Amino acid sequence: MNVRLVKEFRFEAAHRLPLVPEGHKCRRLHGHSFKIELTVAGPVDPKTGWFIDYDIIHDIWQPIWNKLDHNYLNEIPGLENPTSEILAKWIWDQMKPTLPSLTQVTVFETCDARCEYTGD
Ligand SMILES: Nc1nc2c(c(=O)[nH]1)N=C([C@H](O)[C@H](O)COP(=O)(O)OP(=O)(O)OP(=O)(O)O)CN2
Ligand SMILES: [Zn+2]
Repeated sequence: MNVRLVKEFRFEAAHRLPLVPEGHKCRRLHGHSFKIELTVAGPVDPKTGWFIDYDIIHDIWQPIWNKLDHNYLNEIPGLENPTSEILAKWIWDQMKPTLPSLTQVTVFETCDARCEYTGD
């Protein structure tokens, strides 16, 4: 039996998009309540009844949250142009080595706009 597990996290951060045209609203400094969904996939262990403990995802996410929460994303190396797309790949690159079962990173910048990244 194979499953996908999805764990949600939230953080608050400021950013601006320096590469959009002059006059674009996203060029100005502004903030979001970001929501992140981390998806892992794999087989259920019949002994435990789960694939992996959600806490494992939490523990691997925690140091990344420390870098992002209540920070100015543009000042973080690799996030100088912090679009949802670049942030999703940045999170993937930070987590994949220690969480090989990661299959998708979803970044919600607002409640109705999200970027889904699957490593391609
Ligand atoms: N493909 C992308 N488009 C946009 C990104 C992005 O990262 N990738 N980012 C932004 C801005 O950061 C903006 O703050 C959020 O965009 P938007 O969905 O326009 O937010 P609003 O809540 O202001 O949108 P309305 O639905 O018009 O109220 C823009 N685009
Ligand atoms: Zn924004």
